[in-house]
Amino acid sequence: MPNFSLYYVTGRSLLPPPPSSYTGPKEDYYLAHLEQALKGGVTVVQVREKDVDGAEFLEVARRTKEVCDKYDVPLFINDRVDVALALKCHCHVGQTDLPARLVRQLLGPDALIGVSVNTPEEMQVVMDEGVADYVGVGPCFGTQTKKNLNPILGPRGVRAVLETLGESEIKAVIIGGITPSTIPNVLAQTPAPLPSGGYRALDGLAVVSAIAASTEPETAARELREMFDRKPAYPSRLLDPGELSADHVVEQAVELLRILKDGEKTPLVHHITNFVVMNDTANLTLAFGASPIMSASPDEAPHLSQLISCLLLNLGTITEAQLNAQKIAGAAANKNRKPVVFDPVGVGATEYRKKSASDLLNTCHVSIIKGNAGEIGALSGLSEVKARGVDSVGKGFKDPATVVKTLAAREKLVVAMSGETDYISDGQVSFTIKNGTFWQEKITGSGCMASAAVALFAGLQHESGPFIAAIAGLLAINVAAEIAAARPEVNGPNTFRAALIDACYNLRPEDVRSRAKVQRV
Ligand SMILES: Cc1ncc(COP(=O)(O)OP(=O)(O)O)c(N)n1
Ligand SMILES: Cc1ncsc1CCOP(=O)(O)O
Repeated sequence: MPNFSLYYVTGRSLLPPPPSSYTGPKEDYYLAHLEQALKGGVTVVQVREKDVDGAEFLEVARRTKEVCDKYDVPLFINDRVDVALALKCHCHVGQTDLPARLVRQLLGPDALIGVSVNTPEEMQVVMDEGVADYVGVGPCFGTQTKKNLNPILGPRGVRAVLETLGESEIKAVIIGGITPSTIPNVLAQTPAPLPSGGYRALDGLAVVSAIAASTEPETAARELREMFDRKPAYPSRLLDPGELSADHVVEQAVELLRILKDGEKTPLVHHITNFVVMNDTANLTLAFGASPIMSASPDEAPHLSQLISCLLLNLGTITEAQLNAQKIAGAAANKNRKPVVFDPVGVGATEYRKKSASDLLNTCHVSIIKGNAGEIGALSGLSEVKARGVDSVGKGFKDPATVVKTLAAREKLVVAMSGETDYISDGQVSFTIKNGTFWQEKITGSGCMASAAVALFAGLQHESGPFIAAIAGLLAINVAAEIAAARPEVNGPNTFRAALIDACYNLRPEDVRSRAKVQRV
């Protein structure tokens, strides 16, 4: 079976004009361009020629095969089984082309056959048929390269297809809008959890324009290949689960607070947040020793992303314009390998918020989701806990630890659920925090402040990873809240709010160590 890591689907119409250094015949530039892409690391090629006659198709395919043979790279023919047969090539067919079973009869047992798949149901049919060697799953994102893209799957839709594929030996490549900006999110979000405990991941990336339209195909191919081969940027946890005792976790949280309070690091946190909490979360960030920058401009997000330590996205007063800014900032943060914290405020309240959250999670990879029980329930697709507006109502989940762990494993990130007891999981291990005070429920935005605390700890980008950062952020704000509540001047929500910021400012690592009520569950 070939290595499917970088699958180049050709598109002659997308080629840029030949550079001045190219001296060969203009019509052959396609082959020179292809050869550069092969040098850059393309592992599989497909000739995809729309709107050309059979004779021209055959000639392009024949010459393409000569170049691919030189690099020992397998060649697939798109749609045209006759051309594949004539040239002894492999073949890729879509859902409306000749059925894979017939293609197999025509090409024989040695040819490789690929089939396009758009849904888990189509995936199941391909598996039941047992003819295809690989599937092209997509379109993942919108693209100019193909007409009639319906539906666009997003990385999470691709994950649903991979979930059906499970441990099957059929290979899977993703296609549609795969570029250096979308790849980090694609690689982070698509692996599907398997019942056996592992993950089913993609076997490769299939691209058309990312190489075909490039003036430097070798560099473009090399970048795509390296991105596919590289491991995720920000691992969720570095410790072995067995090592993670509550004492261990508290000590790590204490160490992170020490780094902040000693001024060893001053994380710059970019907040794209709601206007209700903006002042409080900015002050809280400063009080802990980090720096906030509040900006909802899509124009400055890519530049900002190079400077910041963490991005915090909050759905509280989301609008189309703000969602657009959050998507641009999220994708830029992924590209620059900066952690992203997401607070899905009120996601259960309306369809619009649900769609916005899903849009965002499809556009960028988030390291930590911090929400209340209503929000975590809505993201998990559960109705056991209801939301009223942005608040969670009722007694909570019967088994909150499992809810949080399941969502974390599915989304491959850290989930932190705040409430009277906080639950934090990375999908493998889970902890509770029982610190805090009832006053936190009496002020608006205490959940958003907790997310801001999580974001500034994540901004330390400490080797202990986002799991410990999430625990440290919740622990720090809850211990600060307990200290604030005990202040003699606190006699209502407003005095508590002011005292909380002061307590964050004065919080000492030893306060966290002596007051922490953390348990592994
Ligand atoms: C690797 C790969 N995956 C999917 C496709 C799409 O094929 P199809 O659905 O037949 O659409 P057209 O390419 O014919 O427009 C592909 N070509 N390659
Ligand atoms: C052939 C095909 N099938 C699904 S999307 C697509 C086009 C992908 O093109 P690009 O890589 O330029 O987005």
